[in-house]
Amino acid sequence: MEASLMADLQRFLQDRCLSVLNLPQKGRSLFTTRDIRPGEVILSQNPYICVPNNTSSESRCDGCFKTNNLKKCSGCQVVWYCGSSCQKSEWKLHRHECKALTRLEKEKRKFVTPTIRLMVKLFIKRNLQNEKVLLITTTDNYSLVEALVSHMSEIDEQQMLLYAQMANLVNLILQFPSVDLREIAENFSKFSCNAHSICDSELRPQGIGLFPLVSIINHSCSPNAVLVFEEQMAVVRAMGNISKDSEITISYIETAGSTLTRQKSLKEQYLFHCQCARCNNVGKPHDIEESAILEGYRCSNEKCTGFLLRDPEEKGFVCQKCLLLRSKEEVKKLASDLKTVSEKAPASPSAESISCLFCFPDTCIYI
Ligand SMILES: C[S@@+](CC[C@H](N)C(=O)[O-])C[C@H]1O[C@@H](n2cnc3c(N)ncnc32)[C@H](O)[C@@H]1O
Repeated sequence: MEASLMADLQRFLQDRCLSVLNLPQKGRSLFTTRDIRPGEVILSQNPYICVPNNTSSESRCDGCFKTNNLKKCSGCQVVWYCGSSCQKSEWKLHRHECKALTRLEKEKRKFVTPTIRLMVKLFIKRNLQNEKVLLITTTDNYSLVEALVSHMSEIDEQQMLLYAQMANLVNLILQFPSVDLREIAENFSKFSCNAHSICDSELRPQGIGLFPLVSIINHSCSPNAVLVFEEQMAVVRAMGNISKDSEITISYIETAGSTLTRQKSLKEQYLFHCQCARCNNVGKPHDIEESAILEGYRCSNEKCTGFLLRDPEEKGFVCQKCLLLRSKEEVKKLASDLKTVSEKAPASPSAESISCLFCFPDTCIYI
């Protein structure tokens, strides 16, 4: 990051009584330099870029993510707007994206997923800021994206192949001679551990966005802060009293899972082994009891009153009383039957509304 931008960022954070430290185990970490009271806003940020979660069955306005009175962009036929106000506010960026999408064969446009669009918009915004068409500010600049962790060296071959294919599509859409395939692939890897699902007040995902300042905040399974969204703005609020010089943490995943389930999700998605206070209790009576409440499937032996927990060797789920193993397939079937029942219940929240940001269907067995 440029020295002057870095100095601006330090000042910006200092004004909000925050500072960034580099911890050996965690990398950049956000600390508070004051006492914070429950509910206080610690940090807020508008997205550097964001896109709605459009699917074949539901579309949202590109400006405000609303679903009413939508009209398709007559140019690209991909993006929707609820009216001229949203269309105008997005036009500086969309006119370039529109041109690029229009060039793309109609058949290939169905592969333009929200993640692909997020990447296309990222490079268009970077170029427009470089060309001074869009303003660069302390908290809204590509240098902050460059500083995000990517874990490129730890990604397996299969994942890398997927990123390479996605990078090829982005390259085909953009046709920017200055953009290199490796940088696009690395940015996909950054999205994977830094992008956020933008949710409404009932935690229903509406879109995805990149909030590079909020992305400095590390994870804890017993966090002291929570990330919520006010429309598209990310707002980090204190969940309790936070004392001066503490690290600010949020949870990246659904915290209502057993320690093994949480650790598996964090390792797969964010490539780290969580050593928070809650995870350090793994295997202790309190942890086993808590995990049982959260994920306690019944033992298949009807006479046994034990509960099942994930077997650390991944074979399935083991009864904590009689040690009987129930296979993964059997537990998955149970979970899916439960899901069907809960989805049929009209007033219950949908599974999607309570799932983690980047839900892994085979690990998220909480319904
Ligand atoms: C959104 S970034 C958080 C900021 C990051 N520390 C940095 O240097 O930019 C997520 C990454 O931070 C690291 N991280 C977050 N929480 C952690 C934790 N509790 N323990 C170890 N590493 C953590 C992991 O590498 C993870 O993939």
